Amino acid sequence: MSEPLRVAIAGLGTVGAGVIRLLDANGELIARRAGRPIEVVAVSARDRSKDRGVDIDRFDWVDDPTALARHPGADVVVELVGGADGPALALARAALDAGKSFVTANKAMIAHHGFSLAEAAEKADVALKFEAAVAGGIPVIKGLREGAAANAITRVYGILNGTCNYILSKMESDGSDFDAVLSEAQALGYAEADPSFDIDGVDAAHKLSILASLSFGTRPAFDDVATGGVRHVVAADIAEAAALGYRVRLVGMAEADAGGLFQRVHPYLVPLRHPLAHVSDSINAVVAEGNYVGRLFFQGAGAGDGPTASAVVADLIDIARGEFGPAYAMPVESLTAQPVADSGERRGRAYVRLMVQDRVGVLAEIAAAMRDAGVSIESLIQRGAAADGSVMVVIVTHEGPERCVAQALEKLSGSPSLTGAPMWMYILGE
Ligand SMILES: NC(=O)c1ccc[n+]([C@@H]2O[C@H](COP(=O)([O-])OP(=O)(O)OC[C@H]3O[C@@H](n4cnc5c(N)ncnc54)[C@H](O)[C@@H]3O)[C@@H](O)[C@H]2O)c1
Ligand SMILES: N[C@@H](CCO)C(=O)O
Ligand code: NA
Repeated sequence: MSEPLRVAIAGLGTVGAGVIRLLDANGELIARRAGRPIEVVAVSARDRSKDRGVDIDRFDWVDDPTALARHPGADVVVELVGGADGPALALARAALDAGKSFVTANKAMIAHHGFSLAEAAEKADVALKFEAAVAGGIPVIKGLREGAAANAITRVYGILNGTCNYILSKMESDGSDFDAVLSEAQALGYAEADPSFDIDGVDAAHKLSILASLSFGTRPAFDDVATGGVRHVVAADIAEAAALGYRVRLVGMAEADAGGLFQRVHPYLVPLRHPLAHVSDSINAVVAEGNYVGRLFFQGAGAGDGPTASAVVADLIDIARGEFGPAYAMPVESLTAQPVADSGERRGRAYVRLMVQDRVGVLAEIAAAMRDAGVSIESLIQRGAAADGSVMVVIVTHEGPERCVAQALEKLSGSPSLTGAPMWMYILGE
C-alpha cells in the first residue's frame, strides 16, 4: 500500500473529535478504499487537556492553529474551528500558500472567502474541499459538482439548517416552546457557536450561496441572499399551517435565469404533498432541477458529529486518491457574475398573520390595504382573543406578484389597528 495521506486538524469540537473517531473506527476500510491510509499527525484546539472522548496524545500538539500550515509532516490541513475570518481564514490562506490541500466544514468562511481561496488553491494546484459545509453529511456538493455536472441546473432549493428544522418540527410534533427546543439543538451539537446564525437564516444563506455557485456556475454572492429566519414563527402559525395542509420549513431557494440570480432564505409553508414537508428533525434535504436528469432529491443528516465527519473524511479520501478538480463546478475564471433578480416580480401565494384590535372596521381596513395593493385574498380566518384582547387574522392570498403582499403590509404598518408586527411566509409551489 502507498504512503499514508498525513493530516493536520485544527479544531477538536463536535466535528473535529468526530473526524478522529471516524478515522479510528473505519481506518482500515478507508485505507482499502483510498488505496492508502489516512493518518492524523498533528492537532490544534483551544484547550489541550479537555476530555473529548478521543485520545489526542498520539498526535503532535500545536498551540497556534495557523502553525499547522507549516507542519512538516502534514500533506493536508483540515479546519474545523469555525468563523468566517480569524484563525480559520488565516489557516486556510497559510495552508494553500504552503501548497497543502485544505478541507473545511466552515460554510461561513467559504460563503465569504471561497472565491479567493479557490483562486489560491488553483494557483497552488492543490485541493480546496468543503463537502461538510453544505447540508452536513449529504454528499450534495459531490452530487452537483460530479453527478449532475452534465446538466444546466435551473433551480436549487431545500432545507439547509438542521437547527431550524429541529426547532420547527419539535414545535409541530410536541408543541414545544421555541427557546427550549433551541437549547436541545445546542446540546445535541447542531447549533452554531452563535445560534442567531441558525435561527436568523444566516447559516442557511451561507450554504445557499455555495449551492447556487455550484449549480449555476456563478460567482458566490452571499451578500445578495435575501435572508429571513424563524424567530417570528409562533406555535399558532404552525397550527394554522397544519390546518391548511402545510408544514412550516425554513427553505433556501436559488434560481438563475435571464433576469439574474435570485437567492432567498425564508420560512415557507410547504404543502404536505411536497417531499420537503416530510423532512423532520435535524435532517436536511436539497432539490436540484437539471435539464436532462430532471428533479434530484438529496436527503440526510445535516448536522451532528458523525454525519459531518463523514463528509470531511470523504473529501480526504478524494485527496488521497488524487481525485479532485476545481473547488466549484468549474475553474474560478469561468464563474460568471450575475445581477440580482428582482424578487418582487416573482409570483406566488402567501400566508399573512396579523394581530389586530377586535373592533368594528378592522377587517375592512385589512381588506382595503390588500385590494389597494392588488392582492387577491383566497381565505381569511379570524381566531379568538389573545390575552391583550387582540385577535389573530390569518390570510392566504391567491397567486400574484410578491411585491404586492409587501406593499399591502407596508400600507398597514403603523396602523393603530395592529397590535403587533405582521408576519408572512411564502407558500412553496410544486
Ligand atoms: N456541528 C455541526 O453539526 C456542524 C456541521 C457542519 C459544519 N459545521 C462547521 O464545523 C465547524 C466546527 O463546528 P463544531 O460544531 O465542531 O464547533 P465546536 O465549537 O464544537 O468546536 C470548535 C473547535 O475549535 C476550537 N477553537 C475555537 N476557536 C479557536 C481558536 N481561536 N484557536 C484554536 N482553536 C479554536 C475549539 O477549541 C473547538 O475545539 C464550524 O465551521 C461549523 O460551522 C458544524
Ligand atoms: N448549525 C448548522 C450545522 C450544520 O451545518 C445546522 O444547524 O445546520
Ligand atoms: Na454535504
